[in-house]
Amino acid sequence: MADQNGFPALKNDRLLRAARGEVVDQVPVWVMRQAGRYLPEFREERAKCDFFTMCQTPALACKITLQPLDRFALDAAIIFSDILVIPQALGMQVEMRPGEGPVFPSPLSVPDDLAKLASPGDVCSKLQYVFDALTLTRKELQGKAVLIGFSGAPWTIMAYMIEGKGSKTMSNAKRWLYRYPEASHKLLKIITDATVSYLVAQVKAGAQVLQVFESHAEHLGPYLFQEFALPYLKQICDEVKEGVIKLGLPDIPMIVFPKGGHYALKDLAALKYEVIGIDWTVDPFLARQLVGPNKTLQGNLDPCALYADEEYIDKAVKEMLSKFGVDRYIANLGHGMYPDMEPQHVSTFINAVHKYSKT
Ligand SMILES: Cc1c2[nH]c(c1CCC(=O)O)Cc1[nH]c(c(CCC(=O)O)c1C)Cc1[nH]c(c(CCC(=O)O)c1C)Cc1[nH]c(c(C)c1CCC(=O)O)C2
Repeated sequence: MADQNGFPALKNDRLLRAARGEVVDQVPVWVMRQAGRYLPEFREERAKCDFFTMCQTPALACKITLQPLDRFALDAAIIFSDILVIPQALGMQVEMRPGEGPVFPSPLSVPDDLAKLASPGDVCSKLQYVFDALTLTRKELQGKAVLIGFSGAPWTIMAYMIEGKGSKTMSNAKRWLYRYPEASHKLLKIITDATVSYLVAQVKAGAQVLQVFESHAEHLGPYLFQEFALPYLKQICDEVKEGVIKLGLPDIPMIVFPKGGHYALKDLAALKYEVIGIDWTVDPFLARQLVGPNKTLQGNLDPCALYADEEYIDKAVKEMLSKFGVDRYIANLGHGMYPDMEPQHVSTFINAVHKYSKT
């Protein structure tokens, strides 16, 4: 049986239900970086191929997206790609160096560099491979789990475009905020406009949920966040929802994940994102108090808890569920997994969520 868009009918809508605040039979669970180097079957593919070539090859991106679903009872798949495909589509070169992570050989250095960027209106024509991967994966999933599309949030993407690689302090990117506030807003607007059309096109291609990663929220603090992050996160949510409706597609849940952004939870709760992801440094009771009863929370086991033995993981999940409760909750880690983690421990995590949350 196919749905009205020709995709296989959804047999597991737990995550959609939880996002909308509806009753679920079990708490839905997925894991950030669930497709990645901790899986030997991923490493086997990665050994043969450059990271971005993998992203750009829909059949391969689909295969990798589905690898963790073959092993674990996950309630969602997240499309195999990267947040840095947006800077690439804006004309910047990005390399993924093993052991080092992403590197931009020529990062933005001064406001005049903005003139070198492509128009945000052109990004979707360069990202057809992501849309093709989503459409193929949605079909191959056979409705077993929902398919999550994603993007980086504008500040997080801006930080990479200026730093050119990971940074402990983000001082180059923050220098722009203090020294070139106008150019910073110009850049954030370019990224926002590109991201809005990119996310709408992801929904058109088959994404059933969208997550926006504000992975570098911790560097901003409440004042910079108010000025340089919140307005753009709002614009993305408002305009993506509007764009999806304009295309005659059903409204889909959106998740915002402000890593290190505990100070922003109350402000984020005023936006239209249905789900707010929290990292492991935030107490679930405090998060609930800050976001109120009408948002779904996602998170937040310390990823490093997966280094513990299985008995500990089982207990930690039980405790986590007792704090979040089973309503308006999606279980996850508080950030992505690391390459040296054991697949068996991911299985323990996922099974414990389902075991302790059966209603
Ligand atoms: C900041 C960020 C990036 N990319 C992403 C974020 C936001 C999430 C977060 O905060 O971690 C998002 C991302 N990156 C990747 C996914 C795929 C889906 C999934 O989560 O399973 C997703 C959702 C694959 C990936 N992205 C990357 C890998 C490993 C690359 C490799 O194989 O060499 C994978 C599987 C590389 C990457 N990509 C990025 C970094 C900093 C790195 C290096 C760090 C690392 O190696 O884990 C940028």
